[in-house]
Amino acid sequence: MKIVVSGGGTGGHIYPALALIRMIKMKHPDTSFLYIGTEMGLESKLVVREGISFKSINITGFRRAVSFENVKTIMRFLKGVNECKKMLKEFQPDVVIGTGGYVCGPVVYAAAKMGIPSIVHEQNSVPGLTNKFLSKYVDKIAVCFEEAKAYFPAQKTVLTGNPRASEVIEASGNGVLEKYGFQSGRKTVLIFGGSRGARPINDAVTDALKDLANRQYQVLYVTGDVHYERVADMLKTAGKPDNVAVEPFIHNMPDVLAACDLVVARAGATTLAELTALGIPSILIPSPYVTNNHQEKNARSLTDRGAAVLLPEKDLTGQLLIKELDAVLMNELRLSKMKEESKHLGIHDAADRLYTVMAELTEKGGRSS
Ligand SMILES: CC(=O)N[C@H]1[C@@H](OP(=O)(O)OP(=O)(O)OC[C@H]2O[C@@H](n3ccc(=O)[nH]c3=O)[C@H](O)[C@@H]2O)O[C@H](CO)[C@@H](O)[C@@H]1O
Repeated sequence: MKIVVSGGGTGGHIYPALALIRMIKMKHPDTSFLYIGTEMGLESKLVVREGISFKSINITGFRRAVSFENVKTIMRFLKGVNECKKMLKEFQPDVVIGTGGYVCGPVVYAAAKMGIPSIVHEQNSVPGLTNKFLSKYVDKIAVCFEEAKAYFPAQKTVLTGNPRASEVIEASGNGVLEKYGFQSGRKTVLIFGGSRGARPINDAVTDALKDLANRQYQVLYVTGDVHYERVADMLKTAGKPDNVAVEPFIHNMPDVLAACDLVVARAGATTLAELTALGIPSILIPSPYVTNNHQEKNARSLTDRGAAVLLPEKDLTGQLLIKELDAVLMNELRLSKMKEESKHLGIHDAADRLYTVMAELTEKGGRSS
């Protein structure tokens, strides 16, 4: 099979695409891929790193407020559709899948208009603008939360889960912690703010550093690439406790996650799919800056079931963070209950389910009834 994949901007849209590609390459080695993204998005780094054939188009996202920029975006969209049609004509894919982010707009729209079977994969509980637009044209919409079904036409929507879940369950945490100078057997918490880091989380952690020094647990703290220098400078003067390791970005996140007892994070959908696949308890600080406050809705699907604790950003301070960390990590019973609830929510065979949707579509030659 020949597959075009598109998804971009942030890790939350790219890692599910990469996980799907890796799984298909392993189980169906005769499949070939073309990934279409933008040069500006994280995908130009992450996809090329994987040795996947990558082409780019120039496209920007819509602004919700009325703006002249939106006129330019429409022009770029139309130009992008033409460029994509050429790429698709040349590559001749059997199916095209978009995993979110505005780059998918022209790619998946062009495919649908050319009669090539097309799918969008929506990771969030509330869909983004691009996927809502594309849902009118595609053959199938794959979702990760039951709640998301309500936003799409029922006859073409299917619950598959997030392929990243299938990938992380294969991971092994063996020997990972030692690389950060940590002791195995000691409780470990991972703190990160989504794929790009989050300044309010960084501020709270740096504020808490001094008090973290006398805790029984160890902390792997990921700042996000763009915030690293500022944090590292601060640490030069303030000092860093021995039980805390600081990194700009983690490239082997599945292995790291598998070694951790608790995660503090934003509530991006792909992060949540990873946590529930591995059954990891979490303290979630949803970003209030996202469309329709969708991260809080993502988070609620875990906190309502006792798999996670919600910590609103407006309340976040170093002191409160430590208080919540202590409350979970120092209570074995609570930790194991959260673990159990988290595991219940994971969809482990997401990548297979998504592949089945693709295979069925190509067998049918496209249009679903
Ligand atoms: C600000 C914004 O619009 N965020 C959106 C974006 O978030 P974002 O890109 O942060 O997405 P997620 O939290 O869903 O996923 C982050 C991904 O990056 C990985 N990771 C993170 C840090 C690191 O050092 N290494 C690493 O590999 C995580 O393991 C995960 O696979 O896409 C998500 C999925 O559509 C949405 O739910 C989020 O609301």
